[in-house]
Amino acid sequence: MELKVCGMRDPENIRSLISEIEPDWMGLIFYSKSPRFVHDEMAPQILDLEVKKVGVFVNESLEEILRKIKLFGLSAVQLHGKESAALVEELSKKTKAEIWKVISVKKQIDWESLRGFLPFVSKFLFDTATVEHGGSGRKFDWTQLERYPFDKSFLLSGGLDEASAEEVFALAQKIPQLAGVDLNSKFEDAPGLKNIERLKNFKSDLEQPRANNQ
Ligand SMILES: O=C(O)c1ccccc1N[C@@H]1O[C@H](COP(=O)(O)O)[C@@H](O)[C@H]1O
Repeated sequence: MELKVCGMRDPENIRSLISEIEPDWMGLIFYSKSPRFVHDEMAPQILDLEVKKVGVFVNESLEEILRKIKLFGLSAVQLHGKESAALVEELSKKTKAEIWKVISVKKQIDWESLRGFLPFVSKFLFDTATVEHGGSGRKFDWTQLERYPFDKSFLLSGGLDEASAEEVFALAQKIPQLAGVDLNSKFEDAPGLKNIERLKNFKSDLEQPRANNQ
């Protein structure tokens, strides 16, 4: 399974994450109201890191997303607001970066509302709908994902914690499109500062859930 660790911004913590966890993706939050917001001034320290970077945006303009892709060397963008399929289509014509559309889950997922994004996105990412847009630490009802009707792969997000690995593993046996997980606030000692030991535990539980629980 793919592992994304999001909300990184402390240089030493980033170094530890890359060397000790080797995540597939590292997320940078470009939403100014977030306590994990990454300023442009950090770009020189982040640009050449040996990890694929995902920029997280909330209702941002096309121009600003394209500017950040270049400035931070982003391999993917995660659109975490109410971005339209038209904006996503336009963006897909102007960048080679992967585009991930976040589906914020309230109660019942309206699967048809995802269809317009399908030609333009590499993945969907499911998160819990909240006023903060993301980083809430809250889970939604994951059993809904068992009715996911598309071939497109997706990531699971929203309040995953150390205890979630076994449940995620079981879900992935039922849903082949579940490509990975996104870890954030439940692995923090402070906003933007990840606890590397807790991440290690999760990673090893995800890789060998049964062996660890015997
Ligand atoms: O982390 C944030 O502060 C944030 C702010 C605005 C949009 C997205 C944000 N983070 C994303 O939220 C989800 C879930 O995080 P959590 O596990 O519930 O803390 C994750 O995809 C982050 O990329």
